[in-house]
Amino acid sequence: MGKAKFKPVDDVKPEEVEKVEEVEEQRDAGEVAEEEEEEEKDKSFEELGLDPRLIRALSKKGIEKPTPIQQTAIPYILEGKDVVARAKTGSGKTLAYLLPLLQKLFSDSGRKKKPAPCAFVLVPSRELCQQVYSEVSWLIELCRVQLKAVQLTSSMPVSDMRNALAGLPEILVTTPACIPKCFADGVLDPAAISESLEILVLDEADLLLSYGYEDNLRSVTSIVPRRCQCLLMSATTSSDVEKLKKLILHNPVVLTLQEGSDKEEPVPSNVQQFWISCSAQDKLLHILALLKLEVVQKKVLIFINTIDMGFKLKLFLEKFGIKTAILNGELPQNSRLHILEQFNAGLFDYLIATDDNNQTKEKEEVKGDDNKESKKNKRRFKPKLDAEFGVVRGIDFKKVHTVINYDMPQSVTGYIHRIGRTGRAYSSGSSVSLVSPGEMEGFEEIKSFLAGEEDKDSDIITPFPLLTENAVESLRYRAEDVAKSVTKISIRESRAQDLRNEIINSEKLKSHFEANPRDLDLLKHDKLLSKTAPSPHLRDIPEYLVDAKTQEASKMVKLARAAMGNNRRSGGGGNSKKKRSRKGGDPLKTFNANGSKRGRGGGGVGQKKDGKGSSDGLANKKHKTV
Ligand SMILES: Nc1ncnc2c1ncn2[C@@H]1O[C@H](COP(=O)(O)OP(=O)(O)OP(=O)(O)O)[C@@H](O)[C@H]1O
Repeated sequence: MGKAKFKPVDDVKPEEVEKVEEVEEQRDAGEVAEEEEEEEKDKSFEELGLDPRLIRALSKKGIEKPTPIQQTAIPYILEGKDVVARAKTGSGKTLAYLLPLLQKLFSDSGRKKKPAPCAFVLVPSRELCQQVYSEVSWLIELCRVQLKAVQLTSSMPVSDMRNALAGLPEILVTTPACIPKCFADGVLDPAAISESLEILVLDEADLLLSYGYEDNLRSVTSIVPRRCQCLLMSATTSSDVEKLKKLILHNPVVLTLQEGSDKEEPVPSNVQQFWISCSAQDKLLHILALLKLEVVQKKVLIFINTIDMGFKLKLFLEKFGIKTAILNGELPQNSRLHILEQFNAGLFDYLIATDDNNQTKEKEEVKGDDNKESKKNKRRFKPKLDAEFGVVRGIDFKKVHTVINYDMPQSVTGYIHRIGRTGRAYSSGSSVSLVSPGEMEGFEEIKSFLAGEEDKDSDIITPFPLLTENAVESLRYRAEDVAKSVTKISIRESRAQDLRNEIINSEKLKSHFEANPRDLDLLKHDKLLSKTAPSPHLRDIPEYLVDAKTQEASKMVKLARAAMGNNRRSGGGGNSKKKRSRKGGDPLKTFNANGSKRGRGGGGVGQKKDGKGSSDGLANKKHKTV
């Protein structure tokens, strides 16, 4: 996790500031060895004052040591302070608030039940609702305490909502839109909430307002009692977070990540960021080269900006024998959750996901298309997107090694949230962005944001070193030929077919899977869309087509994967140094096509600044310290 340090900005205790400054001075004077400093800084869950039941539960899940945000936030939350915590994606913010929240409720358990839940966790999407609900549920179960958590989403029938709330749960996980709906349906009573509410958490706060929840949040805040402790968790800062802070919190402690220096880095340092410059038409060719020549580590999450593009990519890759699954906002919720579960369980390696904020663009594209056949299809098939859908936002994808931006995201925040799907907690990862000339301006904006004011020229996103131009060109003929066969009509038809299948599956199988949860494994989501199997000459790329350097890169990636498989330990916890040193096995960090050692901060002599793959650049690839 790097040398993260949290510095409370407001409402700081003087002695703590001193402690921070003391370490800083010693570091400047070179008096503190890095290892020692780490020992001194790190606190255990016991030292944070966490209940032994919670510590045992965490240990059963392989979580032994708090992350920096947990170390800093937990004591403040236990003290009853309002907290604004900003920490990178994947830094463990969920447990940072859930652990103290549960501990506070432990002391109340056994007392008379309140008329409404006393803890609300508000998240921007249904997927996150499910994720936070699962997290809190396993904690409650393993702690064996008499607490009940429920999740509510706007799509639930009123009767289900009533049933869920009938057991007088202490914890409610929901989206801001759902609460006014509950008021309107008479499922929740505002007066009862004012009487009961003790803790309100706004998770992924930077996204709540961008999701259009402002009015919903206002109607919630109007009934939040003054005594209620409010927590605001976020991965980035924005005017939205400030707005929410003012709207809901009282004199909060503001915790902001500082890593190594005063510079704030929103992307975890254990994620290596790369880019490839190519024309929009050549993106299919480049992604084919990345996946087919196996120069990126699996599992891979590929982001595209429209659902149609997702299907185009799926159909294209399928012809080369590369199976992918698709996740988007028009799929039924059951299917989406199931796809996420299967991907996390490792049932398939490639997932193509749409961003949630591209619905408008998608609609515009549908409007602008005057093809007769498409019009016919459109009549039959009206995409209905779920407003509470959120793939990128806060979802804890497990063991994603590579994030590929096939299309560049529309904003810096979008980029940060996408990239944050890898390098979660103590694992490492990498990202590859395919940047066309039309996307260059946005890309430059992202780069300069990540580099920060003082460090404008530093290359945080470096050219991808493991793909030579020759290797890419060797696939051009096949790629262009296959790309032509993926027509607009075939895309529309596949999309409609996939949706129909998922709806049927979702409805038909819902009750079956409730009764037979094990059968879920049988339903694979990365199945083929086209009726014909990929032809052998496309499925297996002959060796003579791939140059020696790319072959070596591919071999290294495979070796690293094998090594990681062998070293895999049980559980996700612990930040032992051994575990961190696994990053050294990632060829994107250590690969050297010429066999010589790479110097630190070499900054790519022979490596084209424009991101175009160059074999010469391999030996001089800038080494990012992790
Ligand atoms: N102390 C810990 N040790 C090891 N793993 C942890 C620890 N705390 C949390 N994790 C794991 O780290 C992963 C990321 O955690 P979490 O989803 O809370 O991150 P986050 O900061 O909320 O990220 P995002 O901003 O992207 O939502 C999860 O799989 C979680 O189980």
